[in-house]
Amino acid sequence: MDFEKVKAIVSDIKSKQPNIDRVLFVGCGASMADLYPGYYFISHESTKLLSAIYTANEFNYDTPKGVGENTIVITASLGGTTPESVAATKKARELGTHVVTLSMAEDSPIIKETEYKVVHGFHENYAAKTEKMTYCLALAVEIVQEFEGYEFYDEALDAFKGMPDLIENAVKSVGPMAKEFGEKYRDEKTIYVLSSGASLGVAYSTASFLFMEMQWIAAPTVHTGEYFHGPFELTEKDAPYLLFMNDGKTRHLDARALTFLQRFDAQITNIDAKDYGLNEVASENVIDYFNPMIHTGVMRVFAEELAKARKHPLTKRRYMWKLTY
Ligand SMILES: O=P(O)(O)OC[C@H]1O[C@](O)(CO)[C@@H](O)[C@@H]1O
Repeated sequence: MDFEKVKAIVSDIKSKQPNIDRVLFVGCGASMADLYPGYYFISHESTKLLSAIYTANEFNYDTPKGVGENTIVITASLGGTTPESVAATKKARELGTHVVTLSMAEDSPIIKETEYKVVHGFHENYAAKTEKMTYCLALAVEIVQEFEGYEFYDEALDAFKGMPDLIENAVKSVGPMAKEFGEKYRDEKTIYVLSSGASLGVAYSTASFLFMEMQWIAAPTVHTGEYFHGPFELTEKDAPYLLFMNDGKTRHLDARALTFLQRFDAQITNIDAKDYGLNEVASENVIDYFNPMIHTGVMRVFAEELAKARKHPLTKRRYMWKLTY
């Protein structure tokens, strides 16, 4: 990741508008989910900036009041062509906001509409698959640092540096576990996906895109804090769950759900950030925000093994790219 680029963008925005009062995150599908860590960071670390996340067409059709020259809008689209996200980027600029766009595709329609482009990797390796969300978090960290100061800025920078190797080392070690996951869950019709904190977006992304879109397996997303307020009624022996356990402040919520699941002998796969040494690269002051990257990198291997076990490639679709909708 090119952090100098992130700094240059935020500094340029500040030179044009020193009174930013909100940062909005807009995208569709997995790209919206990848924006979640940035949104979560600002909503927890800023005392001044309002932060919100929208699926693009909600931003387009029910645009929040107060969006204008004091707003930064961060949009994202992996391929850069999703019409709703392209339209949101255009709309955000028409409203006079400062628009930064993350995309893998340099000359894509979304990049043509934006003011500040960030072109990220994806296919190179597993760490690259987390680059979009990492850039989004980096923008959020830099925005808070520039506009009000962030106490743990240097610790965050150290964590950014350590993440790519941590992810690549983690994925090398998970092969057998991922294979076991694929074999165990291959015939499931439903998999419940749980997490909390900054990784809630990873749970949503895994459930909605890796499982529902790419494997056609029903997959409710459940916040581990909310699990006890309804969803736990479905817990029973061998019911299939996937937990993304965080290392950080919300670990207590995840552990509480895990204990209850174990009590009823549910079938649980726990992708625990602690098992991959996240705390070796991220200090306790910033660790919460880096869980999504390790969870995403590791989950990709699990999804690949599930696809293999089910003989259902991750690229297979019934409707997407085939029908007009
Ligand atoms: O990130 P992009 O290119 O805008 O693509 C969004 C599309 O990709 C997915 O995130 C994953 O296929 C879909 O959910 C969504 O429709």
